[in-house]
Amino acid sequence: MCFVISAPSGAGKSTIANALRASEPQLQHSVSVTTRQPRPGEKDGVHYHFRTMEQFEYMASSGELLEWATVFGRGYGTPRAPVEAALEAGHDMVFDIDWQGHQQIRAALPDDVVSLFVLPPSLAELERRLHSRASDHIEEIARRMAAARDEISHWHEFDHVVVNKDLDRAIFEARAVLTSGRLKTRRQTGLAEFIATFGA
Ligand SMILES: Nc1ncnc2c1ncn2[C@@H]1O[C@H](COP(=O)(O)OP(=O)(O)OP(=O)(O)O)[C@@H](O)[C@H]1O
Ligand SMILES: Nc1nc2c(ncn2[C@@H]2O[C@H](COP(=O)(O)O)[C@@H](O)[C@H]2O)c(=O)[nH]1
Repeated sequence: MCFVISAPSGAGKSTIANALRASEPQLQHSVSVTTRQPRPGEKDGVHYHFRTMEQFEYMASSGELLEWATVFGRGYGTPRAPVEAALEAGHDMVFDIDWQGHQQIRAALPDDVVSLFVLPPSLAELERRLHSRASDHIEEIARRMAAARDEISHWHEFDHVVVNKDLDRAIFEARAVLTSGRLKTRRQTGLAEFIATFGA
């Protein structure tokens, strides 16, 4: 199953995705490719695969990316091979990507996606979080805030919506969505054999 979490930048999707991964290490995460510069402390291959625009465009045009999009003027995308390998091995994956990536993953893997859109409690709180994260310059924060309303306008494309006011509650709700996705009847492998033991 692909658990896709999207949100306007700063609403908390990475924090929520990381909390889910911390509580269950078998939940796999795909390291995205980006053309943006690393932030202090970010490592290539861990936080992102940092690539030039030429490298990114080659990956996109040669089909190496499952999805890709231009976000805040930079390229971001999900490498295809690790996702296909993880799904083939029966693992669930969590993606924290934008709404364009969600549309593309849903189109590519229509039976495998459960999606969640994370809203901030307000635009003022969104801006406060972007400043308090202290990872982007003022101009970059302004660019992200300018895009926030448009990003939020895609909320209805998602299976589930959570308002991230209290972080613990938002993580609890995101985990509930993940659990409910896993419990879908058609996703439970071996269920028919188990039912057969009842003679029903
Ligand atoms: N419920 C919350 N209350 C207060 N602060 C929060 C809450 N959730 C997340 N934060 C903080 O807000 C900041 C932005 O969170 P995060 O980086 O997870 O956002 P994001 O949606 O992944 O952003 P981006 O798309 O830019 O990666 C972080 O500093 C995080 O610790
Ligand atoms: N379509 C995709 N969007 C992605 C991916 N990885 C991240 N993102 C989006 O980029 C913004 C900014 O991320 P940041 O790390 O620079 O703060 C983030 O809000 C996501 O929406 C991806 O692989 N594909």
